[in-house]
Amino acid sequence: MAVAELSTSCTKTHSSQLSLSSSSSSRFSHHFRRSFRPLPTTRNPTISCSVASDQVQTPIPVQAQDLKGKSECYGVFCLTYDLQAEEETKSWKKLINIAVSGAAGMISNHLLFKIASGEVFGPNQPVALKLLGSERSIQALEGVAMELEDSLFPLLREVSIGINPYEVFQDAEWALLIGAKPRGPGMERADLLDINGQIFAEQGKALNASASPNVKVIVVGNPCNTNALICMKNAPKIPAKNFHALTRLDENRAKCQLALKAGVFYDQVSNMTIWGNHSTTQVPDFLNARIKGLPVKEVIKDHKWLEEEFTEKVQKRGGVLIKKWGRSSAASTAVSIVDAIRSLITPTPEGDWFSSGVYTNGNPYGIAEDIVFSMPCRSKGDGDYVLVKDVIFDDYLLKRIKKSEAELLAEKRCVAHLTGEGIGFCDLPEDTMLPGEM
Ligand SMILES: NC(=O)C1=CN([C@@H]2O[C@H](COP(=O)(O)OP(=O)(O)OC[C@H]3O[C@@H](n4cnc5c(N)ncnc54)[C@H](OP(=O)(O)O)[C@@H]3O)[C@@H](O)[C@H]2O)C=CC1
Ligand SMILES: O=C([O-])CC(=O)C(=O)O
Repeated sequence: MAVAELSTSCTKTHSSQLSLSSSSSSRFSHHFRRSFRPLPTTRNPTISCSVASDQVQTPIPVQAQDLKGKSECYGVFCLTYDLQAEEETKSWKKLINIAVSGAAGMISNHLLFKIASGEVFGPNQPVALKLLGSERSIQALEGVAMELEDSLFPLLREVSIGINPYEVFQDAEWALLIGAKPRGPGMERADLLDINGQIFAEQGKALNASASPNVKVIVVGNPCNTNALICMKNAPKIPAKNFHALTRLDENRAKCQLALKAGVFYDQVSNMTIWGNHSTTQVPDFLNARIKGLPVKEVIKDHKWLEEEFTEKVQKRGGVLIKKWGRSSAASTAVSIVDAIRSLITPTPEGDWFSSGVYTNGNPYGIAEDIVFSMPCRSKGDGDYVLVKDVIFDDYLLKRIKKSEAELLAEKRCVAHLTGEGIGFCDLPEDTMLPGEM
């Protein structure tokens, strides 16, 4: 249903007089109304509308200067109105709140439109997008919100934008943390860990204070494993299991390379684990992966290629792409975020698994505890996961896993000041790269 098709009558009230609660999801489930967030200041009157006449009231759009520390509904998403009769009969689920940081960045520019279209959470799942930007990006964020308005997505029921994570993360059930400072020329990995770590410490605190207690958090901004650890440590109320570092792009890249070498379409490659850090120490596991249900080593006999070329290709794929494109992977990263979410909300196919950077406590592989490490996971589709037990190791795999583990342990020591575990001390084994760096 296009918003413009509605005939609407509106009344203006001041936000202090509104009886609507800030929990839009409960409102939504009761009334099947287009929901809205009341403007939290009395500067602008809030407009509430219901379908009654042929008048349409123009909502007051949020202006950049209004957004100091506030998260506010944007433009048409400030309207509320009754759904048309045929919409009310739809079996839509309860609205879910999805917070996205770095929302004006390149990855988000692909991701937000996929979420709003229903491609991620399904055709019966209305969504509210809560977009986090900064003073630097607020104009661009308004541009993003305008494009979302103009897309007329029926499932997109709310959009709010803001620069204060405590406001933006309010009641979030998913937090997709994409915003981070890119590593510039001459910048040490240690500096990046500190600068971005501070962003994720702050966002962890904000999630702890404001988000839904069972919020699922996917950290994309690099260095994503250690950022996820920092975020988790600053959010003690949220279960540690709910934090993920995105390694799904690496899994997808590895599947593509194996398919290419074996001469099969990539849907024939399964059981692909990425172990470890989203860096050039990551380990794409060709020992446990399968092609057409067979062990990779039975299909690809060139084991030297697997150990040397394949592994390095996956580890450095992002960097090769940057050289071609002049910027890092954005569309394929957005696709992999969609894959990562869908893997948690749909049951994993029998016998298969997916990779995610998750908290190591209690892992069955002997990997050091208290880090975020990419490992093989399965889900029942309830947002949760279990680690896969039946994987095998050989000396090659173990040696590589140890290297990535050592790197993550060193990164953890480096950010001790951000996890509440003392003074940060950086003795990184070598200045390893993000996949996008060469
Ligand atoms: N895990 C993975 O597989 C992958 C991870 N990445 C990582 O995702 C992140 C985002 O990538 P992408 O969307 O392409 O990047 P962009 O540069 O397009 O956007 C990044 C956003 O980060 C925010 N940001 C936060 N702090 C700073 C800062 N100090 N300086 C500059 N920008 C800052 C900016 O938004 P604002 O001003 O609103 O805060 C900016 O819009 C990067 O860290 C990248 O390395 C990329 C590809 C794959
Ligand atoms: O280094 C980057 O920003 C890009 C990245 O993570 C990747 O391509 O895997």
